[in-house]
Amino acid sequence: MNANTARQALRSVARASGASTERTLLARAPAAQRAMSTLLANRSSCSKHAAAAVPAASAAKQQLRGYRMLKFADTEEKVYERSDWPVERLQQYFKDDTFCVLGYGSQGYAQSLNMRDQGMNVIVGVRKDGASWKEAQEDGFVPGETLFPVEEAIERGTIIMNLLSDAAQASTWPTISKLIKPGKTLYFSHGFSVVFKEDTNIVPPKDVDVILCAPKGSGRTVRSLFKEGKGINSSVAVFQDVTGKALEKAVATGIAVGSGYIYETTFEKEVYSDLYGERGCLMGGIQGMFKAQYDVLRANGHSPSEAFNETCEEALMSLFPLVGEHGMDYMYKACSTTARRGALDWAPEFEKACKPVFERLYASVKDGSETRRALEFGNRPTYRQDYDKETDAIADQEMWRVGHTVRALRPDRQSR
Ligand SMILES: NC(=O)C1=CN([C@@H]2O[C@H](COP(=O)(O)OP(=O)(O)OC[C@H]3O[C@@H](n4cnc5c(N)ncnc54)[C@H](OP(=O)(O)O)[C@@H]3O)[C@@H](O)[C@H]2O)C=CC1
Ligand SMILES: CC(=O)[C@](C)(O)C(=O)O
Ligand SMILES: [Mg+2]
Ligand SMILES: [Mg+2]
Repeated sequence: MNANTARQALRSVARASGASTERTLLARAPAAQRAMSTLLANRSSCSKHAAAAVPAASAAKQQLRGYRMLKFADTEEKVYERSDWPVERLQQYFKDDTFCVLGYGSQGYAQSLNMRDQGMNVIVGVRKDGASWKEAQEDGFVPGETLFPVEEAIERGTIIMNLLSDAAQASTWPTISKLIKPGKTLYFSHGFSVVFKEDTNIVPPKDVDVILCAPKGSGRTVRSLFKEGKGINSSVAVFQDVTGKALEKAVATGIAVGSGYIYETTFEKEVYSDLYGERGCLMGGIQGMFKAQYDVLRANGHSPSEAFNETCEEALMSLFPLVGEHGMDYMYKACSTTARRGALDWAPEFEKACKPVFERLYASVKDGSETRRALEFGNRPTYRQDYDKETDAIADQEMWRVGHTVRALRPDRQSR
């Protein structure tokens, strides 16, 4: 089957099954899974051709070592790439393993489906009365075959992927820890649970490998990038290596869950940077900055359309994608000389204003305050409703209500 035939097979399975979304389709149809495996196999062999320019001897050495040393600005770092792990190699490597994915939130959903599409043995473990049970079932996990209550799933799995919420990882640990028997591997996508052990009480059994692969993006994009034939960037780390194979297993699992390239870290560095980044530029910081800019425009008599376009829409649809594709300097050069002058002058002002906030934030991550807050909040019986209340309040802000209208006016979404 070549890549085109595979694509056609995917489409015809979609038509035949009447599936409304590819998510449902891929989950339900074994033929589609085979087609996806073929697509991926073809993609890997294409990237091998692309790598043919590398001298044969050094390519062979890289393949043997399984990583490449690359300069990131002036610092050399190891990178692991998907092209070293074609889907056949993954299938061979994990032929005797059963991935037990605990939790079916954003990451559980993405990682389990990406692995299943590549032919891995995947089962899901979630509580029976929760929303996740239903969602996993809708995606084709079958109770008693590939979907189990948490404890039973652990007993059946060899690689135990703890993708419950961080708070639930702590509250369920007393029950599940004794099920993590020798020979199994314990996997996380966050350093949180083991690094902040004073707060979580999670101390893994001494006789199992403990590894991490942390996708650097939302589970939604872990899934969508994989389906587009791209991959999320991820980090890997080893907390405990009893087999001598822990790092290799972490990398292979990282590729299996949908990573494109992987860098190395430690559990500690992962959790510090992750908690810091999401509270800063990735989520909290950008939300605060958008809001401040919008509010000042509105206070000075600008219309909602103007305030939203000059703050969010232009950033997200025009300028930030240029930064993402080609870097900050490119975005500057793509804007007027007038814009360049002002932005170059004001950037240091913003840096100066933000730096102390970032320093305070990093300290609050490192001393465990952020962890304790997440645990306290996440363990409330009403955590879902409580979060919804706060995110609904954001949706209710004028700025984001305006955003709703502006997005609907994008030409590809206009209704008439
Ligand atoms: N979200 C993301 O994109 C990223 C997350 N991570 C990490 O991945 C891990 C999983 O995060 P994420 O996918 O966001 O999941 P969530 O934090 O959204 O947690 C969802 C899962 O936890 C389960 N859960 C919650 N409370 C309990 C409980 N008391 N007992 C049993 N199960 C419970 C839910 O089941 P139910 O439906 O039954 O309530 C659900 O399956 C975390 O370590 C996170 O830090 C890493 C990178 C990115
Ligand atoms: C998506 C991600 O990587 C985050 C923001 O760190 C998270 O959801 O925890
Ligand atoms: Mg993150
Ligand atoms: Mg995070």
